[in-house]
Amino acid sequence: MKSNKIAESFNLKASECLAAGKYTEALENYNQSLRFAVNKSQMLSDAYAGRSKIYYEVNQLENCLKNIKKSLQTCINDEKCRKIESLREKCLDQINLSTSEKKENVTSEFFKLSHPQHKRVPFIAGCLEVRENDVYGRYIATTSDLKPGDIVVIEEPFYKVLDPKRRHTRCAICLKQNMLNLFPCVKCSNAMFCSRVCSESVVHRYECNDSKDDSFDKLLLQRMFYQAIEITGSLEELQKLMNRQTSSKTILDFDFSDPKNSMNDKNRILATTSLAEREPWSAEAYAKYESVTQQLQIETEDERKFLQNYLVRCLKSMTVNFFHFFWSPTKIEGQGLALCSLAAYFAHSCDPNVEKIDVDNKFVFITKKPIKAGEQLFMNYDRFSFLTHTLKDRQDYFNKIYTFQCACNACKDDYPMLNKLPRIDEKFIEPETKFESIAVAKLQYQKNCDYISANMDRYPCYEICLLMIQNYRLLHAIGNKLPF
Ligand SMILES: C[S@@+](CC[C@H](N)C(=O)[O-])C[C@H]1O[C@@H](n2cnc3c(N)ncnc32)[C@H](O)[C@@H]1O
Repeated sequence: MKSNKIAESFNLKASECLAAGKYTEALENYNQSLRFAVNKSQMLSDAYAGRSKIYYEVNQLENCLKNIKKSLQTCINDEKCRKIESLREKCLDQINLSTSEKKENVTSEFFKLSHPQHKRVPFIAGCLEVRENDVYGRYIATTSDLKPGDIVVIEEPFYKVLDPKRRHTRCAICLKQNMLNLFPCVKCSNAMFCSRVCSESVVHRYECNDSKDDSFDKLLLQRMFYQAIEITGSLEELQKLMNRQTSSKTILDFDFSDPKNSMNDKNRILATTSLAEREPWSAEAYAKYESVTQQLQIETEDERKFLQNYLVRCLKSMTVNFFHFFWSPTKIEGQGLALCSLAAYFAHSCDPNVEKIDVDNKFVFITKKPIKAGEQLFMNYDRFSFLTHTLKDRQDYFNKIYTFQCACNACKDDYPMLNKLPRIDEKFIEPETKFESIAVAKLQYQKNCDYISANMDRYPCYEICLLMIQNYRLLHAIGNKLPF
């Protein structure tokens, strides 16, 4: 529910943070304030004014002007209006003076596919294939040799929702960070948007409410359903689309090479509905579908049945295929929940050869070790690796949650945890943990990859595992750097 009282308390915190030079915290609090401020109120104007001050401090002058404009739209206090206008003057003066070069866009320069893209699915390397066997079901393999540090998949999950606790930090629709530009939904306090397109999405019209008790996974189920309705146009059209699919197809069976093809989104729906399914973990989970679809008018018994089957299918698929977003390497809890069409085919290993790094609203899959042509690619599910969990804990977990007996090398040979691993290199120097710039961090990352390649015949060993841990942190730092 919108509340200027709540907005004001965030505004006060934000001003303190701004005064102390804590810009990220100030920004989070101004965004919280925007989220709760009553539409067209002075409070809304104050929050935009606060954000414009941060922009001014970090020399993002165009964004400063955008926030000033928003602030003036609802400002009714003369004194405050004068202050904002004076900031605008200062900002315009700076723009006239400024000749600073544009900064390198570190993230998009660095996170690019390392191999020619797939002919039909441009966000993955062309050397990847989905294969199938009795042990893993469908899985991902490579037809070319890969080296540590190769980027093989950059997938924006098709369905994704934000942890309700992070609503002031990212766009509710696309999950892009864009924190300095977020603006609130005018009706509810549950969503902020990064662009007009996202704010006008049909999905949000169904989701727009001030409900506080929705669980994270229910939100994803709801998104899976309403996004499919938005794409097809109606329940009837969704039903027709589902009836059109004759056999189960993976994403690689469709052609996404033309980004303007109007079938792309419909094909993504079809590709995600053919993912593996499992019973949800609790019987109560089924009760969720009843409230998920309550916004929709059901006309016939046939529609009701279709709806029920469709949601049960979504729930079963979500149960086994969902991923969390982790924008920080140290956070224990996921900050977003998502379903992918391709990445869902990665099998688990407690000693994986691929790392998942979350960069803005995409999952980037990067090889950690050399992988030979013909070999399978493995990621790590739910952060259960041999470095952090005992063999028994891992086996119990995967038996219970995914019903498979993990047979990776670390499980077969019971690899020791990090500090008990053999050491191979007396001259090894523990890697630095602080970096003065992204450029230096990138150099360290490359050095680590070279060391891993050169010493892989001695794996598993302490040195390589330590460098892999450092690489994970470095990739996060490079990928998720805040603008200041
Ligand atoms: C996210 S899905 C992966 C794709 C799935 N194999 C398919 O055919 O669609 C997870 C499921 O894959 C299988 N799987 C993943 N890793 C495995 C492993 N290490 N050993 C055995 N089965 C595994 C299990 O059936 C698990 O529930």
